[in-house]
Amino acid sequence: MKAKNAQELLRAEELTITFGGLTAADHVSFHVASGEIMGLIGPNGAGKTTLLNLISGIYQCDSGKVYLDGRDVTKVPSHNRARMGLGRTFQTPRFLHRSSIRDNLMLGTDLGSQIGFFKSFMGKQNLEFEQEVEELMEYAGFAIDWHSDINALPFGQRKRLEIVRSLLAHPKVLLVDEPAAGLNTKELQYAENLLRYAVSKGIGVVLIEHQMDLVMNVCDRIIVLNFGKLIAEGTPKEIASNPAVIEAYLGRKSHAQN
Ligand SMILES: Nc1ncnc2c1ncn2[C@@H]1O[C@H](COP(=O)(O)OP(=O)(O)OP(=O)(O)O)[C@@H](O)[C@H]1O
Repeated sequence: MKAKNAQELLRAEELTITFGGLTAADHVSFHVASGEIMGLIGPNGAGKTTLLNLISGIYQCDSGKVYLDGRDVTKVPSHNRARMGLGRTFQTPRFLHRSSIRDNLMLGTDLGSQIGFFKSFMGKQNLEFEQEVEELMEYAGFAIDWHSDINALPFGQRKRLEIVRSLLAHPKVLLVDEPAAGLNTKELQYAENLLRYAVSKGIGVVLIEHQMDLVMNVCDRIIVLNFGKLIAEGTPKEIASNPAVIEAYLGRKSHAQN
């Protein structure tokens, strides 16, 4: 959980992007501190993934600013934002196919220094790396067969493995897109373990999730999007009883009515 006066790691200021006539992010501002999990929720199509794409640099905003650990990264390409400490997982896990689990995990190591991958191949860092993987695998709830093909893993394990890989890069901020989708109750617990592990390392987490039990359980703070606009911000308890949020989920108006 967030410590008092925790350092701010991510700040979005007035982020805006338009696709044709659709404003998918409309002057959205928020911040995330070290050791904090901020939930990002909203109905389907509200603009949640778009916002993650703007923060990670996959999309360039029309206007607004993104600050990572105090540095303006608005114009920095996504691969450089990753090296600067911005981690990301996707709704559908992205791995190198026809490669082993080990190779896929190594791809995530030490993006910051850019030498971890090569050092690992040279055997200098193996012990440290394998200890860390082992610890993370325990949190993730499965034993690893290093050399099996990544495609041999069921979807639920690949989802958790993607979080493990992101954590191996030692990010400052981790953007997690729907980690619970398709997971059973036990797998959900392991996903939660991994998020709590991230927090224990001081990582600031942005969590997109439709599984409300997980969101209400782990988030320190939640922001809510609807039609690209931030409509509410507060603790899980405040959000659960916020009339605008209830209206957004239950009585979805069309753009034309707004
Ligand atoms: N590259 C794009 N080109 C055109 N429209 C896009 C693009 N990316 C997103 N959109 C549109 O922006 C809106 C927000 O989409 P987004 O995927 O961010 O929503 P979401 O809140 O993540 O939805 P879900 O919960 O269903 O994943 C949608 O109307 C979507 O069709």
